[in-house]
Amino acid sequence: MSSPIRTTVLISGNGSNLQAVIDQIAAGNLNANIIRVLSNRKDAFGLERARKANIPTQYHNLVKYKKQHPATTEGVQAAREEYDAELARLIIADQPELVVCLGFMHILSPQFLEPLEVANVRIINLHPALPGAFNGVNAIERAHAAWMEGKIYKTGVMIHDVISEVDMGTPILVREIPFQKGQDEDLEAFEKRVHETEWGTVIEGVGMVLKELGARKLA
Ligand SMILES: Nc1nc2c(c(=O)[nH]1)N[C@@H](CN(C=O)c1ccc(C(=O)N[C@@H](CCC(=O)O)C(=O)O)cc1)CN2
Ligand SMILES: NCC(=O)N[C@@H]1O[C@H](COP(=O)([O-])[O-])[C@@H](O)[C@H]1O
Repeated sequence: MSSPIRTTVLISGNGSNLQAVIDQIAAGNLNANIIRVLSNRKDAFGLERARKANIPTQYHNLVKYKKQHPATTEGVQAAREEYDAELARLIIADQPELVVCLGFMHILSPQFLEPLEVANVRIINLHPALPGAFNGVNAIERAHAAWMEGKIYKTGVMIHDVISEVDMGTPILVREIPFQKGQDEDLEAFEKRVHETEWGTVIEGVGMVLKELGARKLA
């Protein structure tokens, strides 16, 4: 087995998927070393989870960059590009082999993606929908609403490669979630089912990528 894969995790919220990965690393089931957890939200509980696990954390927020530019379309674009370029520098400085987005609620621009590609850093993401369905935010709520309207009978979660087009990168692992036929399932109960499916999918999907990167190191 190769040395543990240096991994940076990007979050914005609770960090339950981060916790699932931390726990599996501690149990010796994932060959990774989380070198940093970075959040774009200061109050993300996932930062507390990382601190408890003695993992270095960082807070990197877009507001500081927006304040340095006019509140115009061009100004916001410039702020996002500067933010993303600095995010790339911060991450590359740690020399990761893998970046995992686990609820990171920020669309990454080429100013981030290109430097990481040059540095040969793989980027993957967890998304709570099936490939091509409900891209973007609030996917769980949107899927539940579509089911209530009789438009869909299943949804799912996936781990996918990150490309510029949001949630359209190559799927690595997809887990379908059927809706209970003829049974009303409120959003809260459905969300619980989705999150429970996510935890297992993250562990298996990240494990697949870690094995791939490990094999490449040994080749
Ligand atoms: N270029 C890419 N960036 C990101 C991807 C991706 O596949 N390509 N995956 C996401 C995670 N994500 C869905 O899985 C996602 C996160 C956030 C958004 C979004 O619209 N963000 C808004 C802000 C929303 C908010 O603050 O609540 C924004 O960035 O303006 C869409 C999809 C990680 N990034
Ligand atoms: N588009 C990205 C997206 O919606 N990601 C979602 O954010 C949540 C993070 O939960 P967590 O902070 O408890 O891991 C998860 O449900 C994940 O699928």
